Amino acid sequence: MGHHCSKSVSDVSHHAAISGGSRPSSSPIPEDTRHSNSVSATASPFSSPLPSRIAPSPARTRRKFRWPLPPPSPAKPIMAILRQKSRKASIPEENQIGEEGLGEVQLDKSFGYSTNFGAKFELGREVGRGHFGHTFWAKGKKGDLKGKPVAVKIISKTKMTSTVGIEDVRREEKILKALSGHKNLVHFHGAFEDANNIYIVMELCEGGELLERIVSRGGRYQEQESKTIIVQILCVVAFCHLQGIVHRDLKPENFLFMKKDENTGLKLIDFGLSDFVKPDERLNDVVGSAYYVAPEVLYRSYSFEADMWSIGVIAYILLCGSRPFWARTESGIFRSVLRADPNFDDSPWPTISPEAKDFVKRLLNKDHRKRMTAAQALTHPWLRDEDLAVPLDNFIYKSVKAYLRATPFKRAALKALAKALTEDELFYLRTQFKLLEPQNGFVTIDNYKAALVRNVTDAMRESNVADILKMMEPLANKRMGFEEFCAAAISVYQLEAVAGWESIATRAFEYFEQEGNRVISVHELVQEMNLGPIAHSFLQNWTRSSDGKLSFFGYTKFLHGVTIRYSNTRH
Ligand SMILES: Nc1ncnc2c1ncn2[C@@H]1O[C@H](COP(=O)(O)OP(=O)(O)OP(=O)(O)O)[C@@H](O)[C@H]1O
Ligand SMILES: [Ca+2]
Repeated sequence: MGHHCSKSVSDVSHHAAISGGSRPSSSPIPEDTRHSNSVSATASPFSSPLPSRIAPSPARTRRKFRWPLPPPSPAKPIMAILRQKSRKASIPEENQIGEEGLGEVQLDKSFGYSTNFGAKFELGREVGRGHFGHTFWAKGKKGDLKGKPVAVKIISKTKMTSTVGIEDVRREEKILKALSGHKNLVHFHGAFEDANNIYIVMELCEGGELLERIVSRGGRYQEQESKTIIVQILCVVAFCHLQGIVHRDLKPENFLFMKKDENTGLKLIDFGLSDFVKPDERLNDVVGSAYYVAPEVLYRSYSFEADMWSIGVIAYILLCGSRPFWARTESGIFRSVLRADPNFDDSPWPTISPEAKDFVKRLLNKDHRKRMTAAQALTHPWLRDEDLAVPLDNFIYKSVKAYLRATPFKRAALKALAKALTEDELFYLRTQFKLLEPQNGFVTIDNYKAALVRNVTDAMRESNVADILKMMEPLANKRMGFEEFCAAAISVYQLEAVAGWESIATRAFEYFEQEGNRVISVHELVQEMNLGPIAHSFLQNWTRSSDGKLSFFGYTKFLHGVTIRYSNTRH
C-alpha cells in the first residue's frame, strides 16, 4: 500500500544500472554518487517546494546509504491531506503527540474482516517490506489453501493514525478483492484482522520484482523481451482502467514475477495508492513515486492518463537502462518531469527501432490528452499483433459521448477527419468496434451497454458503470456504422501527437471542403463552440476572407471542440 514508495529490502545494486536519461544530465554519473543522488534530498518531503506525498522511488535505499534523516513518517502525508480537507486538524501528527500532550484520538480500527488468521495460516519468513506493509511467506493450514504457500501483507493498526489512513487500507483491500482474477494481477485470497494487525492474504510471487530483473540483466532488456513485459503491464492496466480504477504507483518495484524462471507471468501488486475515478472526474491528491509521477499529478488534476505516463517511464527504463527524468534532488526530479525532454539520442537509442521510440514518446507526452490509453498502446505498431486480445477501452465511451453532444457542423468536421485516418489509427478503432459486437455492421446503445456488462466486475459496478451508461443516453434510438463510429471515437488531441498528423489533417480538410465546409460567421462559430464573447478576437482568423468558410487553420482548431479551458473563458 504505500503512501509513496518505500520498501526496506535492499539491494544496492538495484540502482547502479539505472542512471538519469533526461537532458541535460546525459553524461554518465559515477556509480557511488548515483545512489545517494537519487534520494538524498528527499528525506523530508516537507523540505521540497513541491507536493509532499511524493517520495522517491525506490526509497528503500535510504537505509543502505545512511540517510541523515529517517524516512518520512507515513502519517505526515496523510496529515497534509487532512489539513487540506479540513481546517480542524483534529488529529495530531505522530511526532507532535508527545510534544503537545495530546492523546491519541480514538479511531474505530475494526474492519469487519475474519479474525481467524492464526487458525488458517502459519507465518514464515519475511519476503518484502514497504512503507506500511511487511510481507511474509505463509502456508495454509486448512481448506483449499492447505499446505499451499501464500504471501501475507501485514499492516499494523498502530500505524493507522487517522480516518484517512484507515480508509486507505479498506480501499486497498476492496480494490484488490474486486480486481482479483486478471492473470497479471496478484490473486487475492482474503483479508483478516486482529487487535494489532490487518492481514492481506495473496498468491505468493516467488520470482522477485521487475526492478531486480532489470538490474540482473545489466540494466536493460532487449527490445523483444521488453515487449513481452510491456504487453503484460498494459493488459492489466487496461483492465484496471476499464474497471474505473487508477493505480497511481506503477513502477518496476510493484510488478512481481511468479517464479524465478525467465518467462513466468508478471503480476501487479500494491493497490495502496489506487482509487476509483468516475469518467469525467479529475483527482487532485499528489501521490506516487517521484521518478514515475506524471506532470499533471504535480499540477493536481489528473486521471487514468497518469498511469500511462508511468508505463512510459518503465518502458524507457526497460529499453535503455536509464531513467528518463532524473536529478539529484526530489524537486529536481519534478522539474525534469515538468520541463525536460527525455534523451532519445544517446546509446543505445540509435539501435532501438523507430516504433519502440515512438511508443515511448507517445506515453511520455506532457499533455495528458495526447497520451495513448492502455488499450490503444496495445494496438501501437510496436506491439500490434492480431492474436493479442485488446480489451475494451472506456475512453471510447467518453469520445462517443462528446460526439453525440456535438453540433452537426462539428460532426461533419470529425467525419472528414475519420475518412483521412491511416491504417495505424484504424486498427485500434476496428478492434474497439468489434468488441461492441455490431449487428449487421451497426451498433446501438444496447451494444455499448452489453459490452460494459460483459466486462463488469464488482469494482466497476461500484465506480462507474451507471455513469458511463448515462453518458451514452443521446445514442438512444440511433445506430452507428463503422465510419461514424470512427468519427465519434477519435481523439483529435491524440492524433496531433501522431507523426503523420500534418498529412492526415491536410487530407481531412480536403474531404471537409467537399462535404462539410460552409460559410460561417465568427458569431456563429462562437455559438457553435459555446464560447463567450471574449472568444471573438481569437476566432477572427479561423475563416477565409475569400469565401467566409473555415480555413485549414480554423478547421484544425475547430476540431478540438469545447474543452474545459474554453469553457473557462465563458462569461
Ligand atoms: N504477493 C506477493 N508475493 C511476494 N512478495 C510480495 C507480495 N506482495 C508484496 N510482496 C513484497 O513485499 C513488498 C511490499 O509490498 P507492498 O508494495 O504491497 O507494500 P507497501 O507497504 O504498500 O509498499 P510501498 O511502500 O511500496 O507502498 C513488495 O515490494 C514485495 O517485495
Ligand atoms: Ca510497493
